Parts: sequence; structure tokens; C-alpha cells
Amino acid sequence: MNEVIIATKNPGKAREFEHIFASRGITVRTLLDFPELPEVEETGTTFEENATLKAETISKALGKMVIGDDSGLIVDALEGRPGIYSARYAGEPKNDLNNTNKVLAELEGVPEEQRTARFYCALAVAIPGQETFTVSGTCEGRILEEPRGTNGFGYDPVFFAPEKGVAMAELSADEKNKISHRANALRKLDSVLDSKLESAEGK
Ligand SMILES: O=c1nc[nH]c2c1ncn2[C@H]1C[C@H](O)[C@@H](COP(=O)(O)OP(=O)(O)OP(=O)(O)O)O1
Ligand SMILES: [Mg+2]
Repeated sequence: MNEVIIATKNPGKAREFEHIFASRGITVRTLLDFPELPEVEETGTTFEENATLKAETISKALGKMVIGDDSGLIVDALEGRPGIYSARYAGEPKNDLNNTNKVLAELEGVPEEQRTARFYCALAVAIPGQETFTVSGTCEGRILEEPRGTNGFGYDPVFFAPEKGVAMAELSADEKNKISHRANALRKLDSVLDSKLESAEGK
């Protein structure tokens, strides 16, 4: 088994999964490769519930093992917002620039030490005939006052990663993939994924 399906339409996430799995010789396919599949409604109240909805909906449609990713930004001074509503924080249609601007506006005047935040990523693994399970990962940082950098996606330009001393969007893909919430969640899947990929083979 050298292929894994991720239930995402987000090209930024797709690139990161491709990058991380490529080093293990695994090809990634996403919903961008399956345009005919149904929209997944993100009606859950937690990242884990939404990741499970994505993984199970697509796993049922394809009859294969599928990983769902639901992720977002949690800002302490905003009582955890935008949280599970990160993608559409500034309304429909979802727009990264509008979302980051809204967070910056809401944090105007909030001093640096109160601008703490974290990225959160829940991954759900759905396999036909088996119980879905989830793992999660976080990445701690704080919200800048102005966007910096052009790499990555989403809130990366306004997220300062203290361990690197730069904004997430100033990191190379390699560097982000060592410290990100997504990478930290995926790492927890490492030990189980190999055996799951084998047991899902042929499904
Ligand atoms: O590494 C990241 N760096 C910056 N921003 C990020 C990251 N990871 C998630 N985010 C933000 C983007 C989006 O505003 C929301 C995810 O929302 P989320 O519903 O999980 O993804 P989505 O709607 O973009 O694609 P999909 O549901 O098809 O996977 O959090
Ligand atoms: Mg979404």
C-alpha cells in the first residue's frame, strides 16, 4: 500500500501531506483528485468530530481508508476563537486574507504577552468495517501585529513561531513540517499507520 487518501479540498493542507508522506514513499490523493465526491458538512462541535465527519463520509463513498483533517487557530485573548470556525471566520466564501485581517482587527491594542495562540489539528482515520480513531497535535505561538512572509497558507502570515523566531509563513515547507500542529498530529499516527495501511490494503 503506497497511497493514502486525505479528505481535504484545501490545497495548502494537500501540499503539506504530500510533502510529509513523500519522504516515506507514500503518494497522497485528496478531494482535489476526486471532484465528483460529495461536500462534507462540518456540523461537528469539535475538531475531532469534524475530522471524523470528513474521513467517514469520504471513506464510505470510496470504500477505502481515508484520513480527515480538521484544523484551526485558537487565540487565547479571543476566548479560543476562531477555533473550529477558522476557515469561514470572516464569512463565505472562505478567504484567508479576510480571516487573518479579522483576527488582527480583533486583537488591535492587545499587548504582545496577551497575544498567545495555538494551531490545532485533529486527524481522523476511517477504515471500512473498523472504528474510526483520532489523534491531535498543536503548535504554540502568538499573533503578530502585521502579516509576515508568503509561504504556507491560512493564518501562517500572522502566526509567530517562537521556537523559530519568525512567522510560520516565513518558514520553508521543510521547517514548517517539523514543528506544525499537522506534523505533530501525524507523528502520533506513525506507529499505527503502517499496520493500518497494510490492513486496509485491497479495500
Ligand atoms: O497549518 C496551518 N496554517 C495556517 N492556517 C491553518 C493551518 N491549518 C489550518 N489552518 C486554518 C486554515 C483554515 O482557515 C482553517 C482550517 O479549516 P478546515 O475546515 O480544517 O479546512 P478547509 O475548510 O480549509 O479545508 P477542508 O475542510 O476541505 O480540509 O484553519
Ligand atoms: Mg473545511
